[in-house]
Amino acid sequence: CVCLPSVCSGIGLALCERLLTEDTQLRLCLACRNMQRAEAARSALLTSHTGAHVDLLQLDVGSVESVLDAAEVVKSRYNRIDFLYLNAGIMPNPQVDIRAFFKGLFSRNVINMFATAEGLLTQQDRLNSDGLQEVFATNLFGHFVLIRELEPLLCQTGHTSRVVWTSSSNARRSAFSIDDIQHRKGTEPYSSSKYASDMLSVALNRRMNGQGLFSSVVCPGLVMTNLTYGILPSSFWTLIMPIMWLIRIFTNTFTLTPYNGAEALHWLFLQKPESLDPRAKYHSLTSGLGTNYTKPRQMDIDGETADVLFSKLLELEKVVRRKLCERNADNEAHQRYLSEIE
Ligand SMILES: NC(=O)C1=CN([C@@H]2O[C@H](COP(=O)(O)OP(=O)(O)OC[C@H]3O[C@@H](n4cnc5c(N)ncnc54)[C@H](OP(=O)(O)O)[C@@H]3O)[C@@H](O)[C@H]2O)C=CC1
Ligand SMILES: CC(C)=CCC[C@@H](C)[C@H]1CC[C@H]2C3=C(CC[C@]12C)[C@@]1(C)CCC(=O)[C@@H](C)[C@@H]1CC3
Repeated sequence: CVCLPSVCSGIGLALCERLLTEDTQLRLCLACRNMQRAEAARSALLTSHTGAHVDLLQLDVGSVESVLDAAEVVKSRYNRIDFLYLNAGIMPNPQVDIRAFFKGLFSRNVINMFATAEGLLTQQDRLNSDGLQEVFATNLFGHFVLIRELEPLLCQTGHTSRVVWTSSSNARRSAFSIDDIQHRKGTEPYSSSKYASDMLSVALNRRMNGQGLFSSVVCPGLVMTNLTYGILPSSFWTLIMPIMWLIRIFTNTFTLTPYNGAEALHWLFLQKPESLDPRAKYHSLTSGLGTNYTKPRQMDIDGETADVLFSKLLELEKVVRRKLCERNADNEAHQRYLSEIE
């Protein structure tokens, strides 16, 4: 049984702990961009679960070349993948609209504001080495290419396999445009990329359920991790932490700890895929008394647009692969030239 949580900190690491507690026979593969951090995560897991089977894999999901290399390694190591957790995500250069926050605080929308950060957050994106918007490339496109590459291991006759996306309640239809899937023009790339991952999950279910592949979407709630510590200075978070625990009495979406945030990811691991709703987002929730539970909510998604997104991603994949081949051919020619003139 092979499982691939995409990361080695925060919610991803908490999930690994929980999965190993659930099933000691599990074969886990941690796919991380930084191998030093991956080693540290592996050691931590082995300390609490002696004898567990934990492999490491170098993967920068924001680089198509790295995704293709990592997929080759996976195909050479394993015959089958049962679970693929697509958890890696970034929110670079976040800006909180303080005025909107105080306005929201005294409005009827206050609970929704704390649950979704609607109207509060913008980010500044940039281009990556593949010429793609970095947030789109990391939060969506790299995962898409990975699924495509691992299709032979995910779709095997007589077996079902699962893809689980760590999305967000910050995903909003109005932040996404099918004519600008990378969100080149807007200021909410995070929200757009998460909405796109929700759509892609729906499209995957429409296309792949017949081949035994089932996709689900999760929101972990508001969790204190490197991602959230990047939004405001850590001294501010320390200062408002008592208020955060107080807010938890009024909203069950403040899960706060990575363990609580991993609730729905863990819950999905225990469910039969056929029993799941392909159009639901599964939310990790924590009650005021600290009880964790999972609740599905219908996503605001139109199936036809999801199919269009899938086709657009296929097109983009072709373009990026072609560019990569050209770049590699140029590099080889340059190397040949250098060895000839030596
Ligand atoms: N925290 C929260 O409140 C919420 C988080 N989420 C989502 O949960 C997921 C996990 O985030 P969280 O645990 O909070 O934050 P963390 O920053 O702790 O975890 C994000 C992980 O993603 C990894 N990562 C980022 N970019 C890449 C990349 N290019 N290649 C490989 N790995 C990468 C990071 O690796 P590295 O260690 O190398 O930095 C890190 O381990 C994200 O998708 C996030 O959007 C959703 C809703 C709320
Ligand atoms: C709690 C107090 C007094 C102030 C903090 C205000 C905001 C910084 C905070 C309110 C709602 C939060 C939130 C997120 C980030 C921090 C807030 C904007 C997320 C966007 C983090 C990442 C996600 O994916 C969402 C699910 C979070 C939604 C709520």
